[in-house]
Parts: sequence; structure tokens; C-alpha cells
Amino acid sequence: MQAPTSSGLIRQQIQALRPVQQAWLHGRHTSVPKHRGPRLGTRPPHTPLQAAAPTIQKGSESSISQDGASSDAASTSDPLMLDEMDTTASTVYGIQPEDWSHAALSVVVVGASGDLARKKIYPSLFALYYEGHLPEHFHIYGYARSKMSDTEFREYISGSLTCRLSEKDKCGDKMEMFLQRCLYHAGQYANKSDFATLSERMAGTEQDRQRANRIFYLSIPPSIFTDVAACASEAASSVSGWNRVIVEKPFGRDLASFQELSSELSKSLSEDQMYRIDHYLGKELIENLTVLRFANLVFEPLWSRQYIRNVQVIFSEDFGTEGRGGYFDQYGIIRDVIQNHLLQIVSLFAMEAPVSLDAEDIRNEKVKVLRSMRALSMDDVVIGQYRGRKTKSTKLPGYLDDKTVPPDSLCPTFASVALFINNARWDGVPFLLKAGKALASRRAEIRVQFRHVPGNLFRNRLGLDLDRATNELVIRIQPDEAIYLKINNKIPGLGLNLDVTKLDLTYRDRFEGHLPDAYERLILDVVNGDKRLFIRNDELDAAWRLFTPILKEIEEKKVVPELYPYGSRGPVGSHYLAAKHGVRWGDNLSEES
Ligand SMILES: NC(=O)C1=CN([C@@H]2O[C@H](COP(=O)(O)OP(=O)(O)OC[C@H]3O[C@@H](n4cnc5c(N)ncnc54)[C@H](OP(=O)(O)O)[C@@H]3O)[C@@H](O)[C@H]2O)C=CC1
Ligand SMILES: O=C1O[C@H](COP(=O)(O)O)[C@@H](O)[C@H](O)[C@H]1O
Repeated sequence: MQAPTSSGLIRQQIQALRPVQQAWLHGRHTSVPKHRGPRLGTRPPHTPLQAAAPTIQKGSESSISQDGASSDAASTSDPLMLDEMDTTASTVYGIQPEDWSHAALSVVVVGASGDLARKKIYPSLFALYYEGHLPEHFHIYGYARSKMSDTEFREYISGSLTCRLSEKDKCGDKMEMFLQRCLYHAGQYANKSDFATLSERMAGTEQDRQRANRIFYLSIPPSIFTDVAACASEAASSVSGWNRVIVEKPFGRDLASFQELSSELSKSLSEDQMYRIDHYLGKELIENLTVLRFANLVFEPLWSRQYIRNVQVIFSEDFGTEGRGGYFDQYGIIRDVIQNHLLQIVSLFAMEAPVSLDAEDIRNEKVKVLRSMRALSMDDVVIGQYRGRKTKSTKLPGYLDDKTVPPDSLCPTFASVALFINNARWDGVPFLLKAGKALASRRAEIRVQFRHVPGNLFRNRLGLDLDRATNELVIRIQPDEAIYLKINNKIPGLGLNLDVTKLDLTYRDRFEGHLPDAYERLILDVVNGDKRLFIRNDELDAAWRLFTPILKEIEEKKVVPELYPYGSRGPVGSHYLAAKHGVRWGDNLSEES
């Protein structure tokens, strides 16, 4: 037999590789990481709620059907491109579908009469039900102190449900079917026997299933988290399936209160069962951050101090604390938004590539970023508070005009913070975070400003404002989700004139269909046991260690916030803070930014 030539060998090797490449290209690869977690088993006495099952399922329509609806996905949902993509995500994240044919799911909304439940939880559960993402044997139990019958509860919920896409099929019928699965149980938050009767009622709707899986959503003030966790664990936990508990923020007010809360909760719940929610992690563009970085060759090599001048994470709302002043005044904007939502974004943005997409691997990398942050001092922070303003047509109230706020409150409704990550990748790069209420616009975005082009051939054509001519990547989280890259481009035509323009991926132009609400995504993740987008205890520990000293200093020294008018761009001090680090806020560069 003739010896193969070296080029022939290479050809053979390339041919052998082709099926593998094809499989990757067409998403047929199967070597996906397995979700880790304890196995199902019966709950031994004196242990926390039963451990979470190692099963994750996302949009596996073949095993999920709804009352009166076909289990065939094609007949239950419109062929929306975004929904289809969501379904395939289960393969990417290495998810083993749970067999729901013999299992029931009960979701207990504790604090069922509250604002969050009504605004977010019921609409999200309905959307998941509508789209066919919930198991066939599924019920919602509202639990709170308020007295309500099942019928009154259904009326209460129905006021908050909408058919997001009016042309969708049979929304009214589906809503009715959904409401029939909603039941209400009145009880006290620290009363085990009330939880025991709730459990008996749940057993009634779960009865013919081999496994009863239960989710407890703690949509209540944090002061009663531990009572509820203890009662649910001891008196209402399922012994034939898993029990998972969603804990809402705030997770404490500072390091000490967080540690106390955490230690109290751990007496009733294992880490595995706890799903600490930060709804910003459920937003489409935040989930996409890891994809953008690690699935594109063009970004990751630039993702460091070598090319990035600064990173800005900006949150602004064009309304004040109206209605939530009582809560807000206890916390302030740093605890309400920066210490959690914005810091979580920074940790995802700045982390090293995780070993896999497994939740623990991702969170291991995030926590390293948080623990590498330089300690904050008052020089790194500017705080503000909005004041009232009269316009031609109306009078916009100041923070202190809110009747639920103490008249002399120094609570910051605005803050900007300069963070530094002391590691090899980010040394010296300012991460500027800004959050405020009652500002000029509602937006949340990440802005990545790149360095100047060294020895730029076109510097004479760029005008005096060289900063304006540096590349900027903008990830607009909301509203109008988009990713765009500002580049310098020749203005078409004769001559050589440059201008800044955008490579623009605006979602509404590029993708069909609707984007799921963050709560929808996160509740579904809990059903599926997927913890990637939930916060681990050590992340919170690191976050509180970072912010507690300055929060204390602000309160103890009674630092007076700089006033800014309702509807403005915030206090001037915020610009000085940025300027000190050689930065201009990207959202202020121009209206078209
Ligand atoms: N609302 C929102 O937009 C957001 C809320 N969150 C968090 O979600 C959780 C729930 O928020 P939200 O729905 O606004 O809260 P609410 O103040 O509306 O409280 C929820 C329910 O808890 C019960 N409750 C209220 N105060 C007390 C109290 N002092 N002692 C015992 N029970 C009480 C009430 O039910 P009843 O009297 O019937 O028992 C109430 O309906 C909180 O932890 C909050 O921080 C997080 C992000 C956004
Ligand atoms: O957690 C919170 O978030 C909201 C903003 O959430 P969004 O999804 O509407 O952007 C904020 O208004 C609230 O103060 C805070 O507690």
C-alpha cells in the first residue's frame, strides 16, 4: 500500500473533523456539562427542606402540556423566533429534563396580597403557563394574612394579568384555566399550624402524583423571611419531591444584618434550596453578556485594561419613589440598586471565562471579581437627592414631599461610585456605576469606552474631541434592548471626512417576538433547578463587605446629599467624580448617544 503524503494525511484529518464541526454548527453536540446537586430522597428528620433535585428543564414541550391544551408545542405557541431560541438554551446549559408526568408542582406565593406578587409574580406565572412552560399538574397557592376566598383571590390576580400579544389565541380561555389553578390560604407568617393546613390543602391537589415538588416564593418584607422559612420547612415541606425557596432582596442592610439573616435562614434551608433573586440577572441583555463575550472571538481579546479605558453601568428612572418611600428611606439607592443589580452586572462583565456554564462555575468566577475590588472610600462616591420642580404644566414632587418619608431625610436617591478591580485583567480601569431616581430618562445600560487608537493616522480628521472618536460598545439593557458599537467611519462621498456611526443590533429590528420578563425567566429557572442566574451567599458576603464601610460612613457622618431637580441628569458632583478618573459619562455625550 502506498504511503500517504503529508497533504493527504492533513486532508484525511480535516475530513474526520467535519462531522464534529457540523454537529457544533447545527447544535447537535451532546457533551454538555451536567448539573450538580444532591439526589432526590426522602427528608430525614431535623434537616432543612428536602434537597433540590438535580433536574433542569427548559421549554421541553414534549413532556409538558396544559389542561385542555395539546402537548404539541406547535399547536400551543406561535412560532416566535425568540421563544424558539429560549427552548434551545436548555441544550446549551447542559440540562437534564425532569419527567413531570408523575410529578406535581405547587407554587406558594407568600405575601400573596402584596405589590410584587401582583405586579410581577402572577403575570409571570401566567405567561409561563400560557407559553406551555409549566407542568400539567400545577397549582398556585397564595398565602398571606389578609382574609380572601379563592374567588376573591382570583379576582385580585385577574386584575394584573394581561394577554401581552393581543392577537394570541384564546387568551381569555387560558386565563380562566390559569385562574382555576389559583387557590388562597390565609395564615400568619410565624404560625406552623397555619402552614400545616396549607400543606394539607396542597396535598389535596398533588394527591395522585408520585412526586410533589414545591416552590415557596417569599414575596414579603425581609423582617419575616426567617419565620416563614422555618414554618415552611417544618410544616409545609414536601417529603416526596423537592422544595425550593425564592428569597427576594434586600438580603440585609449591611454585612452584619446580612450574615445574621443568612445564618438564620440556613437553619431551615440548605444552600441548594435557596434561590436568591436579583431580577436584573433575568434581563435578556444581561443573560446575553456571557454569550457576547465568550461566543465571539472579536470581543474577548479586547476585554481588558489593555484596550478598555473605562466601563460605565448606568441605571436611571424618570420617576421618583412614589408609593415606596417608606421602604426606600430605610435603604437608599446604594442598597436598592447599586450593591445588588449594578454590582452583579459588573461581576458578570468582568469575570474570567468559567470552566463551564454550570451555575457553580459561573458563580465561582463572579465572586472572584467581587473579592478583588479595591476597598471604597468616600472619595469614590457621590450621593444626591431629588428636589421638586415646577414645569409649565405640572409640579414634580421632591423626595421629601413624599408623606411616607421623614421630613429631614438624608436618604440618597442618586449615587455614583467609582470601583476598581485589583486583578491582572482590570488593574487601573475605572468601573463607574451610576443609579438614580427621578432623572431625565428611564434607562439601564453598560457602556464600554475603548482607548484611543495609538498613532491614529486620521487624527487630523477627527476634530478636537478625540474622546468622542474612541470606540464605545453600548449594551442597552432597557428600554429598547440593543447592542451597538460606535465606530469611526468615512462619510460616504468625495473627500475624506470621518464621523462616528453605529454598528447597531437593536433587538426589535432584528428579532421577532416578545422578550420574556425577567421574572418569567427566573421563575422558570427555579422550576428547572437552574441556579446560574441566582446569587450565592459568598457573592453577597463580598458585596456587603465592599459597601458596608461607606454606607456606615454616610449614615454616621450624616453626609448631606447634593440636591438635583426632578427630571434632570443628576448632581453635578457625579461629573466631577467621573472627570477625576478621566471619564465622561457616555449617556451625557449627546442626545443620540
Ligand atoms: N414591590 C417591588 O417592586 C419589589 C419588591 N421587592 C421585594 O419583594 C418583597 C415583597 O415586596 P412587596 O410586595 O412590595 O411588599 P409589600 O409591602 O407589598 O408586602 C407583601 C405582603 O406582606 C405582608 N406584609 C407587609 N408588611 C408586613 C409586615 N410588617 N409584617 C408582616 N407582613 C407584612 C402583606 O400581606 P398581609 O398583610 O396580607 O399579610 C403584604 O401584602 C420585599 O422583600 C421587597 O423588598 C424587590 C424588588 C421590587
Ligand atoms: O429592585 C428594584 O428594581 C426596580 C427597577 O427594576 P426595573 O426592572 O423596572 O428596571 C427599582 O425601581 C426598585 O427601586 C428596586 O427596588
